[in-house]
Amino acid sequence: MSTPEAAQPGAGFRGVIAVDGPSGSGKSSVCRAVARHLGLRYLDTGAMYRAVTWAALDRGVDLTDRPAVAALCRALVLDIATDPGAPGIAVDGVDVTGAIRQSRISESVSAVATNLDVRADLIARQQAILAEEKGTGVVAEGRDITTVVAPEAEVRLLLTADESARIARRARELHGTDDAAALAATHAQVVTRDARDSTVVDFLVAADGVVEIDTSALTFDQVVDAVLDVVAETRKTRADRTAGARAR
Ligand SMILES: Nc1ncnc2c1ncn2[C@@H]1O[C@H](COP(=O)(O)OP(=O)(O)OP(=O)(O)O)[C@@H](O)[C@H]1O
Ligand SMILES: Nc1ccn([C@H]2C[C@H](O)[C@@H](COP(=O)(O)O)O2)c(=O)n1
Repeated sequence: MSTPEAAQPGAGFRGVIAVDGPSGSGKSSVCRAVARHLGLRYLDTGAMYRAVTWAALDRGVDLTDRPAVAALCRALVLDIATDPGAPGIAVDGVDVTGAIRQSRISESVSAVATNLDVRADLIARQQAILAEEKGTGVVAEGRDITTVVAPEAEVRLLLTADESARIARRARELHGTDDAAALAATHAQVVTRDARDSTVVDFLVAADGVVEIDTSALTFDQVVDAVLDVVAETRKTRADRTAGARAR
């Protein structure tokens, strides 16, 4: 898509676009693209849970020791970049952007994401980042953005996709193929992680006022366009409301 920013549906949006959804639904890739198209910032909240997991493993903190992991989390300096063209994260000055994508982190991160004291700390940090970035406009994605982190966001979306579509996408990403062996190797990573994560947050059912986009049968570009259309529609509804209020 090479439409100039000003001509995009949704161009000129300011505020928060909140996006949730299960693993492999396309949140990260779609949100980065939407942010780039609209000239907005991008917040990957999953990267923050991954960074805390990296730090706990690096320092030998037992992930089942919830108070210890929460204490570690509270003490960490997390620097997360919100440029959609160059997302990155550092823990106490160490760049962990690549390290947090390792499978050892993906396999362990749910133990950290289901620690409610860690969640309280990271949610507060995420809300502070959104408060700073919303003047420019920001797309934030995760599991609890529409419901907990930014329930007042101007645009709230749930990206979903059939389990089989999500597993196939992840298999192609990790193994370059979605043959039977790759699907089998990927299954647990998607399904087990979602099952664990959904014990503390609901990212499978759209909350009131949240627009659901089922991406199962859509190409990547179609999903990006669908999100941009929702943003444009929201802007139009708000503008109409403001005009109506002025006329009264
Ligand atoms: N509509 C689509 N059709 C096909 N592939 C897609 C689509 N959307 C995203 N993808 C691809 O699927 C893979 C998973 O997407 P992505 O990482 O954005 O998902 P996610 O929801 O952020 O997952 P997680 O929460 O586990 O990080 C990526 O390789 C991405 O390029
Ligand atoms: N707002 C969020 C964001 C992420 N998580 C959990 C879910 C995952 O297990 C983990 C990493 O997320 P990913 O990078 O795969 O999107 O963090 C969460 O609970 N809440």
